Amino acid sequence: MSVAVLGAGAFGTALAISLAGNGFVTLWARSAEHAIHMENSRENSARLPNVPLPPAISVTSDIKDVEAADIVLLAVPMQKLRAALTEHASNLAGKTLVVCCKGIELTTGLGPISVVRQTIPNASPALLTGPSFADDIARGLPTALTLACGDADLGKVLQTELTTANLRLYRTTDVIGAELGGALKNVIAIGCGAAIGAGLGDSARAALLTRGFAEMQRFALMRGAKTDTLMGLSGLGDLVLTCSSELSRNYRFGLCLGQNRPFDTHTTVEGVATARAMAEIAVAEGLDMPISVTVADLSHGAYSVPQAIQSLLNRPLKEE
Ligand SMILES: NC(=O)C1=CN([C@@H]2O[C@H](COP(=O)(O)OP(=O)(O)OC[C@H]3O[C@@H](n4cnc5c(N)ncnc54)[C@H](O)[C@@H]3O)[C@@H](O)[C@H]2O)C=CC1
Ligand SMILES: O=C(CO)COP(=O)(O)O
Repeated sequence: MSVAVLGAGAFGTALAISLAGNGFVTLWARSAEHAIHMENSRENSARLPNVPLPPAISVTSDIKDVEAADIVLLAVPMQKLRAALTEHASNLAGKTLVVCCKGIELTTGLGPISVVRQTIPNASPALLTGPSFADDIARGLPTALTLACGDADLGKVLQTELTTANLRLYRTTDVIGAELGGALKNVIAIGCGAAIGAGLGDSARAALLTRGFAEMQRFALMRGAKTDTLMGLSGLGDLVLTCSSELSRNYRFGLCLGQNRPFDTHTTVEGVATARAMAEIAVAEGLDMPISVTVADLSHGAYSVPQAIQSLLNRPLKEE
């Protein structure tokens, strides 16, 4: 089956590089200038420098080239997904659409699969998520991800089509669990980065990660996720990676908050909008999510780091 990747940022380019080991891949960039530059230089110098694009990748800005593919991977930021799908709805109608973004839509509280269902109702949606940095995938380092698809048969097909020499896919039909694990871990990673940035130490990070995971489970189970999914690659696996590596943009954003330093506003940091969406839902549903709500306040400047620490430490004592 033919594959196209819509979105030529860090992750889209890395996935295209990995998939090129299986056969021809179309990589679509919305900017014609960017596409021509990548096609000629055989590199995405803006987002994934120093990794050559294999000959099996064709870079284009013509959406008709994406229309020709059977499977389209959507590698755009969560808050841009609806706009991208709406703009290209007629080209993507009826296709198998594998969403690769992690987050909750701020304006609706929906995850990426629901956004696909609303914008292109006759598409077959799936989700690719889990612990992986674009740079690691692009360099061919071993990686394991979750392929979530509500249609079990289609999930098996996609697992086979999208597994590559170094990228091993596990499948699940628990789309909600996979979506929420990937979305919520970014919020906790911001909190862990802030703790390390403020000099609170590794013990504080372990506490935030563990209690943050409890919040992730509380939120996801309320929305119908399965515990096993949260304990797997797309939940705990990605949480551990993102809370412990400076390769993570969410973690680095948190580090800057903790150190009171500015952060590049053009960098994709999914956890900021997701924290806000999650905090709003938690309040509406009466869920106790103190770390996530604190991260939302911290990320938007409503709290300073010392205030955030005090508010978490002063909470009433309770059972674990
Ligand atoms: N970079 C990484 O290591 C990983 C990223 N992801 C997820 O992948 C998603 C994308 O992240 P990155 O590629 O890293 O971000 P990025 O910032 O490197 O690239 C985003 C790309 O989306 C494009 N884009 C934005 N709005 C668009 C629109 N309306 N239509 C078409 N294209 C549009 C931008 O031009 C850019 O090329 C995020 O949800 C992220 O959480 C998941 C796993 C790893
Ligand atoms: O999702 C990721 C790792 O699995 C990438 O994390 P960042 O978006 O924080 O860079």
